[in-house]
Amino acid sequence: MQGLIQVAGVIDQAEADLIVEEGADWLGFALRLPAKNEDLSEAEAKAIVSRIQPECKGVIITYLTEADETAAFCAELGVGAIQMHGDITPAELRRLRRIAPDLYVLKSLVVKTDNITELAGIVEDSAEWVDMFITDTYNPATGAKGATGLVHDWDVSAELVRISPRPLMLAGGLGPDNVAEAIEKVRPAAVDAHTGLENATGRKDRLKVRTFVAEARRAFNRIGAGVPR
Ligand SMILES: O=C(O)c1ccccc1NCC(=O)[C@H](O)[C@H](O)COP(=O)(O)O
Repeated sequence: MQGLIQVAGVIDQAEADLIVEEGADWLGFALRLPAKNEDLSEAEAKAIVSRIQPECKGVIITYLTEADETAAFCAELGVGAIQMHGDITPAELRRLRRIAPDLYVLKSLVVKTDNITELAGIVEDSAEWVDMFITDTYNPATGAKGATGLVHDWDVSAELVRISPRPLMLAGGLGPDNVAEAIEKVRPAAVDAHTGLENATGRKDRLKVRTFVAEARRAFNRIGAGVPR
C-alpha cells in the first residue's frame, strides 16, 4: 500500500463529503479518547462511514488497548481499519489479529526527542500483528500524542521507514506547505494530517485539503510511490 493520503478528525457529514471530493483515500474518526473530547458521536461516525465506503476507507483513531473491545467497536461502526494511538501491548495486538483477522491495524509510534530506541523496539515486537505504523508527534507542554499540529524530527521517521518491515504513515504537523518536503525526506507509504487542514473555526478548509492532496500526490509520484488501490 503506497502513496496513501489520510485526513483525520472528521467532524460531520459535510466535512467528510469535502474530504472525499478533494481526493483523500482514508478518513480518520477520533473516538474513545482518554479526554472524551470527541468531535462527533459514535452514531454519527457510523452513519458517515456507511456513506463514504467503499470509495474511501473509514479509520477509527482511538486509545483503546484491549482487543475484544476494539474488535467489537470496529464491527459496530462498520469500519475495516483501526489506528491504535494508546499503549496497546504486542500480546493484545496478537489477540486482535486472531479475533478480527481482516481488520487493518495501524499502530502509532509517538516520536519524542530521544526515544528512537524505544520506538524501534515497538516495531520489532509488534510488526507481526500490525499492518502499518504511524509516526506522530509528542507535545511535552500538554502531554498530547496526536493532533498536536507539531512536526517531529523527520530523521527519526525516516529511520523507522528503513527498519520497519511494515509500511509507515507519517503524521504530525503536516499541511499543504510541508507535505511534499516531508514525503521526499521520509519516503513514507502514507501521510496523514488533521489540524493543519483546518481554518480558524476548526473546520477543514477546502483549499487546504485540495492543496495537501495535490502536493502529496505529486511528491509520491516523484518518489515512485504511485497511487494506492
Ligand atoms: O485526531 C485526533 O483528534 C486525535 C486525538 C488524539 C490522538 C490522536 C489523534 N489523531 C491522530 C491522527 O492521525 C492525527 O491526524 C495526527 O495526530 C496528526 O495531527 P496533526 O498534527 O494535527 O496533523
